[in-house]
Amino acid sequence: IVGGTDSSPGEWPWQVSLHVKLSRQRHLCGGSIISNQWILTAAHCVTSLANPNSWRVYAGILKQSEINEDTPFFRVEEIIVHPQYKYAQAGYDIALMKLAKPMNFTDLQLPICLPSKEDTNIFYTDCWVIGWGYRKEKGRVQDILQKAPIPLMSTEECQARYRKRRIGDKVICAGYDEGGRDACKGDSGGPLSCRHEEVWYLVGITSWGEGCARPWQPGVYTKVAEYSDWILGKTT
Ligand SMILES: Cc1c(O)cccc1C(=O)Nc1cccc2ccc(C(=N)N)cc12
Repeated sequence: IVGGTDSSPGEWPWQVSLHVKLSRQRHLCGGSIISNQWILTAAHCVTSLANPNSWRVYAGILKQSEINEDTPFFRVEEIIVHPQYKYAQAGYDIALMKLAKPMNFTDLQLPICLPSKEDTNIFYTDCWVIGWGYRKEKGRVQDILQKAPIPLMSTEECQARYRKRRIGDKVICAGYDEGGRDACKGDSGGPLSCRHEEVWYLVGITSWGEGCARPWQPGVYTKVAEYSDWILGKTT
């Protein structure tokens, strides 16, 4: 996250850190708890490593430094990538991870609500992007979970800023024309969370952007409301 601040313990209980363990272990992406056995993340996070056994899901943590060989994690039983995914800029950047065992919910690990597909006309005004990703383009993974408030943008405004690309209606853009606050590498797969009438909704999944926090280059997020049928079809 560029231009963010430290989160507090339990502030974003649906945020998880997705680690890959090969010879070494490291944080690769964020994800969101949507039920006691399912995590929603970005397809571009998991296509590099489709083997479920290489993944470790850490929930209820604030700092990456809390993670050591004794820290409990969830194993992944199944990874489902959207069948139309090719690469992030082309959309369909969404994937599900089924945990090998259902988690117990606590104050530090709770699910976020999915928007219903009729929600596509709610204009959310209190949205935040979170993650342990880079604070600048040539950066590195951060220790303390960062948060930044980010205003949503209409598809027309977003298309006007990304003239060389096709901005479809299954993505949502968010950012500041002056730049300075945005998600970045390492935040991918994490939630764009919006609070509406006291309830938090998973409005977007951090997907891509030209650089990070550049003026006139907003962040592009998978629009979760457009995938509610797919998600429900795969998880129920
Ligand atoms: C290609 C690249 C890097 O190598 C390092 C840092 C950023 C980039 C980059 O151009 N964009 C990105 C690469 C990977 C994930 C990203 C996630 C969000 C955003 C965003 N701005 N909302 C940009 C990303």
